[in-house]
Amino acid sequence: MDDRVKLVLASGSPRRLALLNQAGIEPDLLMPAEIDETPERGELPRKLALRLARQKGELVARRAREAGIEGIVLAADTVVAVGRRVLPKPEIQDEAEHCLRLLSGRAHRVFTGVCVVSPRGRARTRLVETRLRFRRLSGEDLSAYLAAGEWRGKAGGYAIQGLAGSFVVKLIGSYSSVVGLPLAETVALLAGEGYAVRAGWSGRAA
Ligand SMILES: Cc1cn([C@H]2C[C@H](O)[C@@H](COP(=O)(O)OP(=O)(O)OP(=O)(O)O)O2)c(=O)[nH]c1=O
Repeated sequence: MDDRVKLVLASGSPRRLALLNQAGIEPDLLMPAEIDETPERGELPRKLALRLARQKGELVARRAREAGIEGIVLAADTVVAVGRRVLPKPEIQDEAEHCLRLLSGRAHRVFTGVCVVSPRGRARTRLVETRLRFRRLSGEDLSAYLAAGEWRGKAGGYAIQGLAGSFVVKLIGSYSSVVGLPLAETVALLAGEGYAVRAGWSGRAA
């Protein structure tokens, strides 16, 4: 019988799953949370990332319990901010263009909140802040990036793991956190719950 504690990834983001796999971790179940991510009035970006990560984690932990699944639940939320201003996850090109014009030649921050809920329902969270700077984007950069479509559904209208990697001139913090899941902090949270984070490492040649 498999009595290893199960890991439930409360996310529909393929990036988060790929990052976990990169760290040798294979979730047993994927249960996306799909919550309303609208910021509250005056809510600061760091508070928003933490609140949403916790909300996703607790919602999925409740659903898992109701379905008779006993396991650790992992959730995250990534927020891109210029100052106090939270950038959207654009679904239309105009919105993406607006984000990219704001980010061009400027510094910004990416906050990722991570939440791990234990099988007994105790939630623990971490917040990771990364500071980045983009080079100045020319009109040609903008139109080519917008046409490529990688901005869709990404916080701040870009994906560092794709073409926009070439926009980044400075990054202080965690690259994996910008993509969607800060690996060092996630592994520490999971290990804190007794999850065998290195169980899948043997025999792996990168
Ligand atoms: C800044 C940035 C964000 N993103 C993505 C990661 C997240 O999928 C998304 C931020 O939105 P989130 O609301 O954090 O996540 P999500 O709704 O896509 O997935 P779920 O809630 O089910 O876990 O932006 C990148 O892929 N690369 C980047 O460089």
